[in-house]
Amino acid sequence: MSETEPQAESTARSSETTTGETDERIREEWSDYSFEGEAKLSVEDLDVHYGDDHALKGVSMDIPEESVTALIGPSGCGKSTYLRCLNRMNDRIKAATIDGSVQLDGEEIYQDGVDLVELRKEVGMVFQAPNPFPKSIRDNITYGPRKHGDLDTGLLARLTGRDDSEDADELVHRALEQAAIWDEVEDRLDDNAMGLSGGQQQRLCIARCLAVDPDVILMDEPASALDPVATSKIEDLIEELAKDYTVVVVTHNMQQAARISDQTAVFLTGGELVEYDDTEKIFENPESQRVEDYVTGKFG
Ligand SMILES: Nc1ncnc2c1ncn2[C@@H]1O[C@H](COP(=O)(O)OP(=O)(O)OP(=O)(O)O)[C@@H](O)[C@H]1O
Repeated sequence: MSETEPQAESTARSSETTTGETDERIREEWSDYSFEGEAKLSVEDLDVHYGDDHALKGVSMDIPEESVTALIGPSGCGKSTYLRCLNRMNDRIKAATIDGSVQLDGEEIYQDGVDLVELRKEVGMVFQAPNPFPKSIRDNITYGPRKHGDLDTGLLARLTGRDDSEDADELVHRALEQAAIWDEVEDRLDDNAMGLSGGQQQRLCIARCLAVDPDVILMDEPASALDPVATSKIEDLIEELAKDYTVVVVTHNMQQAARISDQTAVFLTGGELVEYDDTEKIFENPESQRVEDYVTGKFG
C-alpha cells in the first residue's frame, strides 16, 4: 500500500499540458500502464449516457486483482456511474445506455445471458450510507447465502430433517470476523442491526457482502458518513480485504485514496478518465496538469 500523502505544493509544469490534445497523449501513455499480477476486470471504451447526458466517455482501464483501486475526481465526473457499470447496477436505471466492454476474468459481463444475480454475487457492492436490513445481525449475514440457495433451509430442510444451523453459525462468524466486527457483536447476534452505530452498521454491510463469497468488492464512498475513528477502521479493513479480494473504491477524500490504494484513477469533469497509475505516481508526479491541480487542491 502507498504511504504517500498528497503533495502540498505543485511543481512547475508546461502550460501545454493543460490542453485536451496533451490529455489525449497522456491517456495513450498510461493505457499501457502495467501492474504486477492479473487483471481482474478489463474495461474497454465504456460510454454511459443518461438520456442526452454523456456521463462517461470512452473509459478504458484494467483493474488488477487483490489490490485496492481508488476512483477520485470532482463531484459529477462519473465515478459512481463507472463503479455501477462493473456489476451492471446501471441496468436498473431506465435512462442509462451503456456501450463498451467490461470483462470479469476475461468473460464479457455485458453479453446476453449473463445471470445478474450471479454477477452481483461475484462483484458485491457497499454503499455510501450503511443500509443494513431491519433484521437481526445474524439474519443480515445469512440473508444473501439463503437467497442464493447456499444455505438450504425451509420446507425441504424440515422434510429431510437436515439442520443447517451449524453451517449458518460458521458463516456468520467468518463474515463478521473478516469485517473486523465480530468482537463487538458476538454476544448480541440476535439483536436488531439498526441498533448498531453507523461505523458498526457499515462493517456489518461489508460482512453481508463477504458472506456470499465475492471476488470483487465495489465501495462507493464507504466512509463518508462516518466519524474519524469509524473511518479509520473501515480504511484498515479495506487494506486487509485487498489481500484476498479486488477492491474498487470511490472516494472524495484524497488523503484516504493516498493512504489505502495501490493505484488511482482520476476522473475529471465531463466523464473522462484523465490519468490512471500507481497511487504514488498520481499524488507525487502526475503527468497531467489538471490532475496535479486537482490532487493539490487547486480545484474540485
Ligand atoms: N440515475 C441517474 N439519472 C440521470 N443522470 C444521472 C444519474 N446518475 C448520475 N447521473 C448524472 O451522471 C453524471 C455523473 O454522475 P455520477 O454520480 O456518476 O458522478 P460522481 O463523480 O460519482 O459524483 P459524486 O462525487 O457527486 O457522487 C452527473 O451529471 C449526474 O447528474
